[in-house]
Amino acid sequence: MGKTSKVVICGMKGVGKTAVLEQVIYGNITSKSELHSTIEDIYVANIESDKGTREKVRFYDTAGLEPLQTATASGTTNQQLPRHYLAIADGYILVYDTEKSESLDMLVSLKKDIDKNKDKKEVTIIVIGNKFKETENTEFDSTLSKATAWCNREKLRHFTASAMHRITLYEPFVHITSKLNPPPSKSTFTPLSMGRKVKDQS
Ligand SMILES: Nc1nc2c(ncn2[C@@H]2O[C@H](COP(=O)(O)OP(=O)(O)OP(=O)(O)O)[C@@H](O)[C@H]2O)c(=O)[nH]1
Repeated sequence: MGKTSKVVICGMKGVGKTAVLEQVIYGNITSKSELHSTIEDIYVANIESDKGTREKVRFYDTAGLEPLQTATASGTTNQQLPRHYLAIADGYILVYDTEKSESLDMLVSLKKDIDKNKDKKEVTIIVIGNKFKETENTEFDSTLSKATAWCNREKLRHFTASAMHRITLYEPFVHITSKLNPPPSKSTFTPLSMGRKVKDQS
């Protein structure tokens, strides 16, 4: 049996994490879909990598994080990714809403938390800007350009997508699947050839 990669999908509350996952896996999300806040859900999908191999990925849809001010005011505590995800994740999909700059700020601290806790483990992180509205909007533009600049600095792949358009989600999901399942590297081992012992003639 092949390996199953574990990918944690996280970000601020209500940015569309569940919609993104449901859409890419089942294609059943429309603008009329009413989704409830997630506590935790697990999805298992077979995704074709860019090398054409089918790879099994287990996605952990996490409870949305609350911005610090809201969390303090409401007395809730989920401002941090629960610790057990840090131990199991091979990869992360960080989602923000391109209309909400605070959802991007939350990813900045989330990424620091992941880096601090990943120990020596290699993890693949990608960022998806979920474009809630189709309309042009200056706040959206500035959040998006802040996000791409941050991703460049952090060497993270950034994707702009929409949970309402399944086709826009394929690229990020194929990308992370391919990164987590690189083709086996060619061996540098040179087979021993049968050699003849050359007698020293001198
Ligand atoms: N119009 C529009 N609505 C969206 C989009 N993405 C999500 N929604 C809606 O926004 C609401 C919240 O989406 P969810 O996918 O539940 O968000 P979430 O990040 O999983 O939320 P939590 O589990 O509370 O953290 C749902 O009613 C979705 O249908 C989008 O791209 N466009």
